[in-house]
Amino acid sequence: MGAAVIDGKAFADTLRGKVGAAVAAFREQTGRAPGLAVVLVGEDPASQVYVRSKHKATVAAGMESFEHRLPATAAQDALIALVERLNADEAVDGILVQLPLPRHMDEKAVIAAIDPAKDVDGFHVINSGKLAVGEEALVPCTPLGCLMLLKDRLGDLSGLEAVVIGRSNIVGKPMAQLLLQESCTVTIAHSRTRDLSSVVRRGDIVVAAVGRPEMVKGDWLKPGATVIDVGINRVPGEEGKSRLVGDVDYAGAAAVAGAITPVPGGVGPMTIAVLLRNTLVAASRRAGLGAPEGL
Ligand SMILES: NC(=O)C1=CN([C@@H]2O[C@H](COP(=O)(O)OP(=O)(O)OC[C@H]3O[C@@H](n4cnc5c(N)ncnc54)[C@H](OP(=O)(O)O)[C@@H]3O)[C@@H](O)[C@H]2O)C=CC1
Ligand SMILES: Nc1nc(=O)c2c([nH]1)NC[C@@H]1CN(c3ccc(C(=O)N[C@@H](CCC(=O)O)C(=O)O)cc3)C=[N+]21
Repeated sequence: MGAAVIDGKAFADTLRGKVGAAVAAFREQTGRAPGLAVVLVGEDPASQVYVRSKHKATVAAGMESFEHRLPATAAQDALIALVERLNADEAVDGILVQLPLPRHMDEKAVIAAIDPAKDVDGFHVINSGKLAVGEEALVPCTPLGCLMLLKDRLGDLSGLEAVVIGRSNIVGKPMAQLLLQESCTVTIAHSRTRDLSSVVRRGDIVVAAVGRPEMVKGDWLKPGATVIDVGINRVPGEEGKSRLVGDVDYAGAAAVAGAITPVPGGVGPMTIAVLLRNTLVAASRRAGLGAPEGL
């Protein structure tokens, strides 16, 4: 009874502190601050909230933040032209185009336009390819943040059974690649998986990245499993307000799991901390300084 709560918020705060110290060293060495450009197309309220919190975190870490906004009606060519300007801008080390994009735009084409060396989301095929073959890459923030929490909790992951639910290019697939690199035995489940609860029960580690509120139930889990809940779902709460829940039924899972991330306060804050880390890594490589240590 009573899983340990994995405090992603606290881990993320510590990581942000380390990034801040490394940024100060970078500024000493290069005479400039690492720069992150965030591009927001349209006025989606949730996206606006994320972009604002990324901006605040970037400035707090001592980095330069460049925000670019385009109307929802902007042409895809205009967005790609902006990305190309940012590619050429020496003050910009990282480029993040907030997803989802308006329906008339092709996300693949936009991501392909980003210089892979500045692709701090790790979404460009050059970076996903490098991750798949084990070369030094910029790794997607959310799965890398999940891996950091898992290693902090469990130490060596070698030989553990890991079940990743979800196969998106931005969470599920890179998560599976990272766990494979740590020598887990990895299963990827998705909407066509038969008998999902039995598959999930194999997992010493379960990562849920589905986008379905509270879908994963406590009685699906192997007792003692470590559960990472990536889901961010806004559902109706009390008094007409909304509340955030994950893809895991937290109360049910906490009774069976060994450890579990809460929502909010779990994976979400890690995503932003790793974005800052990736921006510093990109800046250090571009400045010819090599990878910063301990991050
Ligand atoms: N905390 C954070 O920082 C972040 C959180 N998120 C959250 O993580 C969740 C997943 O995001 P993302 O990967 O982008 O989502 P996608 O919608 O791109 O992918 C969802 C995946 O879940 C699978 N799936 C859907 N329904 C089921 C089901 N009933 N049973 C099993 N598998 C199912 C889909 O399968 P199929 O491929 O067969 O369709 C798909 O692979 C969302 O809640 C999102 O908000 C995302 C990014 C960052
Ligand atoms: N190019 C791109 N890169 C992204 O990384 C990206 C994106 N597009 N589009 C949207 C998703 C989602 N995402 C989150 C970031 C932080 C929290 C986060 O900090 N969540 C807080 C709660 C925030 C709240 O209260 O709303 C928490 O879980 O504690 C959540 C989700 C990044 N994404």
